[in-house]
Amino acid sequence: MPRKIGVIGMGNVGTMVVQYLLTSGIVDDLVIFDKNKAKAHANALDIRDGLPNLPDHVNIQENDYSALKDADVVISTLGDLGAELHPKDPKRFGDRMIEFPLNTPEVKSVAKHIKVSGFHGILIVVTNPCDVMTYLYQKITGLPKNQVIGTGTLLDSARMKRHVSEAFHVDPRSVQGFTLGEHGGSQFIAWSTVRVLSQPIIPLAKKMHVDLNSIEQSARKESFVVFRDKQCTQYGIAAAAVRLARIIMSDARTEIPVCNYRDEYQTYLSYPVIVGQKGVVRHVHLNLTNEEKKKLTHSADCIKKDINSMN
Ligand SMILES: NC(=O)c1ccc[n+]([C@@H]2O[C@H](COP(=O)([O-])OP(=O)(O)OC[C@H]3O[C@@H](n4cnc5c(N)ncnc54)[C@H](O)[C@@H]3O)[C@@H](O)[C@H]2O)c1
Repeated sequence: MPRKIGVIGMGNVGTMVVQYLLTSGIVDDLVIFDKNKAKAHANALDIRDGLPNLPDHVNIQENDYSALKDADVVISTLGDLGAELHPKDPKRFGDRMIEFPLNTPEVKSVAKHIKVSGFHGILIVVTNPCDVMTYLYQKITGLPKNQVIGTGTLLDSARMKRHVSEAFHVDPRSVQGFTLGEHGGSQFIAWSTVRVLSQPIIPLAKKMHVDLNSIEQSARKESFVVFRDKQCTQYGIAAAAVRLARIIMSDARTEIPVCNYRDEYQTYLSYPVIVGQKGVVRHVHLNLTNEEKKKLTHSADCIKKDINSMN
């Protein structure tokens, strides 16, 4: 069976996701979508122009929802970044909640098409606000909750790992641990989960005079620097989305912090889970501190408030 992936939205993020997929060797059939039909077509032509010089052949289709019937994975990268770049109130520059009222009708419409197509694979949601849009996709497609996953704090956890790696002079892949909660303002680094140099980071940071608060602040601030100075973020999020797709396609059963439905919080939020071909295949339990538990409850409340404001 050819391995099939759909990517919805050919903007900064969607095109970068496509680029990584084309060189990943994990896909045979790629279906791309954009509501701007000319843009979708132009991207399909441009991708085909790349194929003669790429190691793997990939079949390209465009804007055909019926093709998703037998897709393994669909990745939603639709959005309206222009609204974040040019807000009416300049103080709201880069505020992902600006996209909330704009992306809601788009996601509702796309989710209906996905449902009608008979798609029964795993849906990965990048579209912001990520937690709310993940909830909305699941509600409208009617797919089981474990089959609808947001990238959530996978990107934020990567940012944390990079900053920790720079402070301790190690490869970021040698840092373990998680940023939890909302992909938004109430997210937090659960320092009790972070390990580096094979040790829990809190005592190690004390010993080595590394300031964890300033690491957390820099990790937050720098995402806005990227957005301000290049008017989008794309490499980091595309790497996160394609890693998640790869885990699913290869049934890797990897522990990964993504936006998933947690019964105890009655909402989608980011918390590590085991992901495989069927989506979330197992929940895990972290031994968080009381302070971290409070932060996670607060983050869940923020997400639920946004979801309720939509109903
Ligand atoms: N979750 C994360 O960590 C994360 C990180 C970066 C960006 N994002 C989000 O990803 C989304 C995409 O970002 P971007 O920079 O690529 O935006 P962009 O504005 O460059 O591109 C969005 C594309 O989606 C298309 N689109 C909109 N509605 C559509 C629909 N109904 N069907 C098909 N296509 C549709 C637009 O025509 C556009 O080409 C945004 O919501 C952004 O906030 C999320």
